[in-house]
Amino acid sequence: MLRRSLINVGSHVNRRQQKRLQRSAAFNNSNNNGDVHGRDASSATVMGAGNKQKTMDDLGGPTFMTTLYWLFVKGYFQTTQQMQIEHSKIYGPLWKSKYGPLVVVNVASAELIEQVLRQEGRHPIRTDMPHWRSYRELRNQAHGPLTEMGAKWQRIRSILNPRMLKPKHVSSYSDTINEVVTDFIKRLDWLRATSGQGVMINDLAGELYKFAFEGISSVLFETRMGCMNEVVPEETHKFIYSVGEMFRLSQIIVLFPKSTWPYMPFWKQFVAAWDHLFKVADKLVQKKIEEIQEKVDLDQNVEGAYLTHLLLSDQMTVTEILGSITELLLAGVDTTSNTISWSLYHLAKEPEIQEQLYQEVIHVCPGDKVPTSEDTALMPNLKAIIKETLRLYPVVPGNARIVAENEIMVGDHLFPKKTLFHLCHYAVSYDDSIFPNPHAFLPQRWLRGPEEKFKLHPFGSVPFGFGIRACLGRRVAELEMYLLLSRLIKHFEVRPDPAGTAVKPITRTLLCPAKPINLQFLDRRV
Ligand code: HEM
Repeated sequence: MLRRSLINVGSHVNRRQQKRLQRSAAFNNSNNNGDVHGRDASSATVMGAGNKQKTMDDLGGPTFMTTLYWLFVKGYFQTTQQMQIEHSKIYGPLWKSKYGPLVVVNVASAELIEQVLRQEGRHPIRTDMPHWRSYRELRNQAHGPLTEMGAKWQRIRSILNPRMLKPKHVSSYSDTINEVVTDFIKRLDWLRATSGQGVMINDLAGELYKFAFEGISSVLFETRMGCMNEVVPEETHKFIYSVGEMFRLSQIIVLFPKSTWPYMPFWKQFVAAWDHLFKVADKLVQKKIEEIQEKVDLDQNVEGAYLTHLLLSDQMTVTEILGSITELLLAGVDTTSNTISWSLYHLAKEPEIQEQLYQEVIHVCPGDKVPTSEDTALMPNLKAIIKETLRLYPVVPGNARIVAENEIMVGDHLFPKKTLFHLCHYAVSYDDSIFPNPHAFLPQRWLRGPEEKFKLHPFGSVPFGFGIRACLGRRVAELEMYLLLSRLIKHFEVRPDPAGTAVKPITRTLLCPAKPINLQFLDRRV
C-alpha cells in the first residue's frame, strides 16, 4: 500500500528520484514487518502535501543564532549529546542546524540513520580533517585510514583490515593483551596501597587510559611503553601529553580559516605535538625494522604481530605504515578506556549485575585460569554489559562526518550530493520506543532468548559505525575490554566511592566522564 502510494507520487518526480523512493519504501516495509519497532514509519517516506518533493529548504531547525544561544547561553556547549535529545523533541527526527555557512542535517531516528548508512557507496566520505591533512602535507607524511579518502582510502583499509578484523588474527593478540592486564592489576594493587587507603582507585578513567594506551601500543608496535610501571617513563609521558595537546588544539584550529593557520601560535604548537607523535612512532618502527633485519641476517624465523606483518608484507612504504599506525593508535585509546570506565562505574552501582558476571566468569574460568578470547566468547553477560555501556555512552555520540556521495533520499526529503549528516546516535540510544526504560543500565536487554518477542532495532545502537568505513579497531577494542573486564571482576568486587556523587557524560569530541570516576576495589579472595 505504502509502496503504491509512493509510485503514484513518483509521477511528479524524475525517474531516478522515483527509483530511490521505491527503495526507501522497501526499507520501511522491511523495517515494519511484524511492527518490530512500533514507530510511525510512514513519516519516513510519505510525500508532503501538494506532492512537491521536499528538500533541504523544507526542513526545520535552529538558526545559527539560536544554536549559539543553546550552546553558550543555555549551556549545552559541553553537553551537545543532550542537545540532540532536546532538539529532536522540538523538530522531530530530521532537522537542519546552521553553523555560519555550514549546514548540517541531523538524523535522530534508527530508521533514518539506517537509510543514510545503507546508501553509502564504495568509498564512504567523512568530512576531511583539514588540519590533520595539512600537517601531513607540511611534513610529507602519509595519510592513514582516518584522513584518507576515495580509492586511496580503500587501498589502505584493504591492507590494514585483515590483521585488525579477522577473528583468527585478533585472537592471536590475546596473550599480549593479557600481559598488560596482569600488569594493570598489579598497578591497581600498588595504587590502592600507596594512595587509596587499601581500597580506593582514584581517577579510574586516567588509569584505564594508560591501560588502553599500553594495550594498543603492544599490539600495534609490539613494544611495551611502560605505562603500567609505578613511574611512567618520561618519553611515554611526553607522548601521551602530545596526544592530548593535539586533540585539544584541533578543536581550536578548525574554528579558524585555513589561510590564517600559519600565523597562529596554536598552529605551531599543533605542529610540534604532531612532530613528537611521528618522531616517537618513527623510532618504534625503525627499532622493529632493525630487529627484523638482525633476525634475517642470522637466518632466524621472523615472528611478530601487526607491525612486523605490515613491514614484511611489502604492501606499504615505511612512511605509509607510519601514517596509518599513528592514526590507529590515536583512534584506539580514549575510545576503549572511556567504555571500560563507564562499565565499571555501572557495575559498581549494580551489585546484582556484577555478581551475575562474576558467576559467569568463574564458571568459564574456575580457579586461577586467566580468561582468553575463546573463554570470553562463552560469556554472554560480559558482551551484553559492553553493549549496554556503549548504548548509554556511545563514544562517538554524534557522527558528524558523514558526507553524502550522491543525491540522497532520507525520510521524505531529497538531499543534494555532499550534504553533511550528523547522525544523532545518542538521541536514538535514549529513544524509549527502541529501548524501553532507556536511562536504566539493563544489559539483559541484549540477551535475546528465542522466546523473546521484543527485537531490538539493528540501528538503535551502532557504536562502531556500519559498513565498510566502520571502526577498524572494533575487534581489538572488544578483545581488550572483554579480557580486562572479566579478569577485573574475577579479582575484585567493585563498589562506588562512599563519598562520591553521580558522574555525568560530557562531549569533548568523544563522550567522556565530566569528572573523575573513583571506585573501591575490594579483593574477592580476602
Ligand atoms: C570502544 C572502542 C571504540 C569505539 C566505540 C570506536 C568507534 C568508532 C567509530 C564510531 C568510528 C567511525 C565510523 C564511521 O566513520 O562511520 C571509528 C572509526 C575508526 N576507529 Fe574506532 N572505536 C573504538 C576503538 C578503536 C580502536 C581500538 C582502534 C584502533 C586499533 C580504532 C580505530 C579506528 C579507525 C582507524 C577508524 C577510522 C576508520 C576509517 O575511517 O576507515 N577504533 N571508531
